[in-house]
Amino acid sequence: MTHVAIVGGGPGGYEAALVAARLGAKVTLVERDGVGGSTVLTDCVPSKTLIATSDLLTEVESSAELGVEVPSTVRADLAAVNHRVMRLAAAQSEDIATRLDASGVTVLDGRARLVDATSVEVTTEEGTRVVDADAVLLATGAHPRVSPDAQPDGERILTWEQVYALREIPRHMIVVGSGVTGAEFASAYNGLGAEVTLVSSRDRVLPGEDEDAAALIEEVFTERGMTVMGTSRMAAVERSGDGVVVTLTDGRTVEGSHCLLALGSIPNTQDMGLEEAGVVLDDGGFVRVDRVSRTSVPGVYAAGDCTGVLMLASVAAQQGRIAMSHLLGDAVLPLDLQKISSNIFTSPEIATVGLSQRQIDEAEIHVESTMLPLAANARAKMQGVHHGFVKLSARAGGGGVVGGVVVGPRASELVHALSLAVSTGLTVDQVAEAFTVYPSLSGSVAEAARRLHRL
Ligand SMILES: Cc1cc2nc3c(=O)[nH]c(=O)nc-3n(C[C@H](O)[C@H](O)[C@H](O)COP(=O)(O)OP(=O)(O)OC[C@H]3O[C@@H](n4cnc5c(N)ncnc54)[C@H](O)[C@@H]3O)c2cc1C
Ligand SMILES: NC(=O)c1ccc[n+]([C@@H]2O[C@H](COP(=O)([O-])OP(=O)(O)OC[C@H]3O[C@@H](n4cnc5c(N)ncnc54)[C@H](O)[C@@H]3O)[C@@H](O)[C@H]2O)c1
Repeated sequence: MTHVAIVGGGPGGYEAALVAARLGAKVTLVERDGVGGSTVLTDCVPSKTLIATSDLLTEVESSAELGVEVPSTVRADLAAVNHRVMRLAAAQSEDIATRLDASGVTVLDGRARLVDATSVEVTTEEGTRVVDADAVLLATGAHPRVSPDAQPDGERILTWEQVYALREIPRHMIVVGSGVTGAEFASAYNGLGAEVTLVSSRDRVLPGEDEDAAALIEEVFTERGMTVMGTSRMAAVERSGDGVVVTLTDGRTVEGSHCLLALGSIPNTQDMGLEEAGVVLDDGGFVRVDRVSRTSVPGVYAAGDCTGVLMLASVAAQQGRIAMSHLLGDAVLPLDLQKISSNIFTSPEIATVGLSQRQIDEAEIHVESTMLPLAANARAKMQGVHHGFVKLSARAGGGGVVGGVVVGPRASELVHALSLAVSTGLTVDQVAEAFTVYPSLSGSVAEAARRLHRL
């Protein structure tokens, strides 16, 4: 029986463990903080739970337009919200532990180091021992980047892992970094009623994302009272009395009650014996992998954020599953980054699938695109939805759908139709012909497809 040792219990690790066990392998998974990993304990699950409350408040605030009288005292009790956040995260971790246990996976609570291609050294409370295996999967994730001049103290200067200790809505939250993490938290605290300043080092928020979506969300942020500071790079963050002062590289300062650092992530690949064992890392410290998750050392695989391929829980899980299928001789489809869907949980949400405009331009393929504002959609009008659009890209001449962007409420759900189209190669006509409910926001997906119909 093949024995696989997995380091890290996030989606990259635990999904791989479940697949490997199903395929008949003996599996030992080593996790230092709790199964579910950062995804469940500090990143994805907690942030989306917080955002669920923020979204509800945002909806309530705009309900006057729909004829609802709302008392002026509707507010979130952040202590209760964060208690729920942590309870849900712990429950999710326990669910995963139960599934691993039921699948026969051995979970060791400890820290692992790679010794060589077939063994890992595990340090637990009981001591240190070596686990011998036939293959190893590294799924160690990443941790928040901080700066020497902006040290988190867990009270006022915070990483995204520390915000759930807050008991009261911050008076003025300064979010530094306008990538996906920064934009999501800025949107969440704005919805929860905090004054929010978003410090963006680039000339626009969400620099890596669809330009039209980023422009729209910046407009919404500003409309909702957020201060968005473009081309503003943080140099230092300091405590000052009951608050914080953020100093920018051009000397300007911003004062607030709290500061959230959303400066990106650093892979957990240091002090793990990787380079000594011959595992090649790139300049950023990420493990180099191919499309079936192999590293430079035969028998050593890697999945998830430690590879830096695309930092998404869904991608981590897929890389982990692919690694185990490859190792254990099951059919393998290499990772296809051209079909991935993802969602930014701002209000409104931004969901994307398939090729981005930049990828289309770089690949020099002949693609036609159309963008349809949701404001013209009957259901959107009924629901008081003013911001959003559906963008569809397809091969020229009414060909296969290659990409899409949906901005709107629950875009994460709406985008699935486009994801099916991209992954199965549906043409615009096939998308247009599928019935949609009237009235529905998904009607705009079909309408966008109709606009790309060619005789
Ligand atoms: C705020 C935030 C929100 C996010 N929201 C989303 C979202 O909505 N959707 C989405 O798809 N993605 C989201 N992401 C990205 C997602 O969280 C990551 O892509 C995902 O966590 C990667 O999973 P992983 O298995 O690679 O690593 P992780 O989930 O980080 O798990 C790695 C585990 O390895 C353990 N570990 C590390 N080193 C060792 C060692 N030496 N020994 C033992 N154990 C070790 C760590 O303790 C950790 O538990 C979000 C990220 C952030 C920061
Ligand atoms: N909903 C989701 O799926 C979700 C949510 C959060 C994160 N993620 C994933 O995690 C990954 C990382 O995203 P992220 O936003 O944490 O990191 P990021 O690296 O994408 O963004 C960090 C931003 O901080 C800026 N920055 C760095 N130093 C700065 C400074 N001194 N002053 C001002 N700005 C500064 C950078 O220019 C960058 O724009 C992404 O791949 C993302 O997709 C996904």
